[in-house]
Amino acid sequence: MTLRYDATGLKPSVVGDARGVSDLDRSRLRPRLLKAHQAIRTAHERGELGFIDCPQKDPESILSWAAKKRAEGFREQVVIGIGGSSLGSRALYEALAEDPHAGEGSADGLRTHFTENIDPVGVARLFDRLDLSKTLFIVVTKSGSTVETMSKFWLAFDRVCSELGEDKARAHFVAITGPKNDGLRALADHYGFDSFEVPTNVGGRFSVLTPVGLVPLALAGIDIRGLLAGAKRARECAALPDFEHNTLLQITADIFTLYERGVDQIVMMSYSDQLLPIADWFRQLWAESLGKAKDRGGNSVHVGMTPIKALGVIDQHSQVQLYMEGPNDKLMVFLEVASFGRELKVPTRPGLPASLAHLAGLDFGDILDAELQGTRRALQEAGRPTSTWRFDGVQADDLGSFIFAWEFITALMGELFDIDAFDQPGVELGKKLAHGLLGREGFEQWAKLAQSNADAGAARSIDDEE
Ligand SMILES: O=P(O)(O)OC[C@H]1O[C@H](O)[C@H](O)[C@@H](O)[C@@H]1O
Repeated sequence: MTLRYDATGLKPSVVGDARGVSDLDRSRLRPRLLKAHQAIRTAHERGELGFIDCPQKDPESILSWAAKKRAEGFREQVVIGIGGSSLGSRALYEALAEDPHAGEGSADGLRTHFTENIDPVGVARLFDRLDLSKTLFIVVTKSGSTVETMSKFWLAFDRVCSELGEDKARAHFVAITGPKNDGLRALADHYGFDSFEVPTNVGGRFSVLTPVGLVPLALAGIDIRGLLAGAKRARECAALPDFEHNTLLQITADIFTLYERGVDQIVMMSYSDQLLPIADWFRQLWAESLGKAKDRGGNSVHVGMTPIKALGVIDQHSQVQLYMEGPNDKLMVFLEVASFGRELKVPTRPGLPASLAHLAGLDFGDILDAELQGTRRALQEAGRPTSTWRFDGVQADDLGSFIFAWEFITALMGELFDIDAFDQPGVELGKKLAHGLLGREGFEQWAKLAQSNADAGAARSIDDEE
């Protein structure tokens, strides 16, 4: 089965195995998809699903604020966030920054670091090498209370205050958080940090096109106008009411049909280093939105498709054996780049043995492309479902389309599963327990958790977990 989607125009430019495509029988799900589409429209009209409005927002005030901030002499920024408050902006920075990990920042674009984990070694390494006088900290948390984010914010604030004094420190912090909370929002008000709002009706993992992503990206000098323009095009495509013209409805029909046939894993395999981190963003979107125990009626359903990240060509030499010959339970989603905009050739210098002589003069981009085509073809021959998202180049515009498209597909999938795609009850429980374990009530909670593990027949003991 071959499905080919064009991320630029979002047109179903189906190539390759047309037999495979018709085999999916898209029209079977047409009525359900149209119903899902209507349900999303109704929820949006009620003021929910604010992610649909994001591409329409005007980025100019963020751009002028960012230009002003850079002119104050900052050269680096550290984005402190996790999950939806980091994965999207990190992916877009990695894809679109000139050379994300090299060189010094400038007044045109700050060098950007993302800190998500709380491994003390990783955090200390990053914080210890910063020139605090030129560093801006962007603290991003919709809830305002995420342990990992807030503990690192406090570390940064303490260090900047100690080095520069509290008065100067305030200019080094920017808060991006919900409109009202007693965590980061309250602190931002208290200390007078510049701040931006995460709209209440936009879920964290759907928020990259709000200030959550736009502010750090604008500071990094990334083309956020292009990003939103691409997202807007995808939004127009998403709004088309008829199934035959709405690529996103068709894509969702294909994925859901495959799911019904036992394909419950989705491998996003990027044939571009620059695009690889977008698979991290996608994994959270897909996993947290669609992995649910209960449907809207409260029935136990345990639905979801496990998202997997893979990199071509590296995973050809690691995972593809399984994808080819293991259980036929994976949809391969290839990310293909038509032009890397950079020529790099295997030298024609004499000396290669005859068996490798054909490599001389080949362009690395062409080799990569041949490897993608070979792998895709081989998987298809083995009857494995594949689809391709083709980017002309790695540009803001196409990435904006890609992001909005997958957000919308996710919402449609939620409707087909008849679940709430915008909550994450399974994560909340762990968060609450972790909070409890870190607080004064910790030992009691710890004991209760251990008891319930034991009641559930879990073989692990407290000692094992320590
Ligand atoms: O933005 P925050 O409130 O800090 O939340 C950060 C992350 O926290 C949790 O893990 C949620 O499951 C995620 O959906 C969220 O993106």
